[in-house]
Amino acid sequence: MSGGIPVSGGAVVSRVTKRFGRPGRETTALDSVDLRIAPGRFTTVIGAANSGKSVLMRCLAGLERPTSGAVFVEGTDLASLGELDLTEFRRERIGMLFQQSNLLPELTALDNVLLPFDIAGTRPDPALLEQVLDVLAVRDLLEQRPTRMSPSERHRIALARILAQQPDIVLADEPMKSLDAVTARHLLRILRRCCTEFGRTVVLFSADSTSAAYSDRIVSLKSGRVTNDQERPADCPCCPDGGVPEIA
Ligand SMILES: Nc1ncnc2c1ncn2[C@@H]1O[C@H](COP(=O)(O)OP(=O)(O)OP(=O)(O)O)[C@@H](O)[C@H]1O
Repeated sequence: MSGGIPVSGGAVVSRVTKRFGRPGRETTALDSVDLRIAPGRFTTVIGAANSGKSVLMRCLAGLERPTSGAVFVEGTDLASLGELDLTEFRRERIGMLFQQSNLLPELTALDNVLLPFDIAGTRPDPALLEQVLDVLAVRDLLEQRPTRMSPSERHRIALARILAQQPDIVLADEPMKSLDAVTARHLLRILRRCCTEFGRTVVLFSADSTSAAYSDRIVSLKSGRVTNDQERPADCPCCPDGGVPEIA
């Protein structure tokens, strides 16, 4: 318990308000947001432009400090960490996927995957790395450089790098935005598998409501407020078996 909030795995956003700008001329990006993100589940936060998705993701990643309220990730109050500890915590516990896959163009795909380990002087778990490479179907790409890959391939390599590090939570900020519809669905299925096959907590931030079909829970954000919060219905018409839609 912390301040009356039961905190365990996953993430808790408690009455988080984030304002930017000078007093009197402020923008309220998040307005008293309360959210509990259960571990090992796929949550999608849906909202139009400027609804606060990126700011919420940045608060969850500890990249932005809330004006008020608290964020807990895996039981840790991010406000209790100084900048260095926060950077360390983020590196060890949080994986982040963006629209740009942020791979180094001068390195091969494999070297990009191994880069965080090289920096830390460690190695990935070999069995896990093999599984990640198989599930993401990236074995044929390992010797290629990111500049020769499609956006979808770059995303898969970025996700392989994330999963190999075994983060507790994966935050994805509209990674499908620059992809065509078929490739976007493929990436969504892979994000889904991050939950089901690797047990990760996944939070996707998206303006596109079709991505909701892949998640367990859909949280709607409007003008910095949570306006709706629902579990995916068990009788979802696109997933009769309770699984994910069988689209390519
Ligand atoms: N660093 C900042 N300084 C000032 N205002 C900001 C800053 N970051 C975000 N905002 C404002 O906060 C609000 C929410 O922004 P945010 O980027 O979270 O929206 P979003 O839902 O991610 O939108 P989009 O889908 O267009 O990326 C917007 O009004 C935005 O202008």
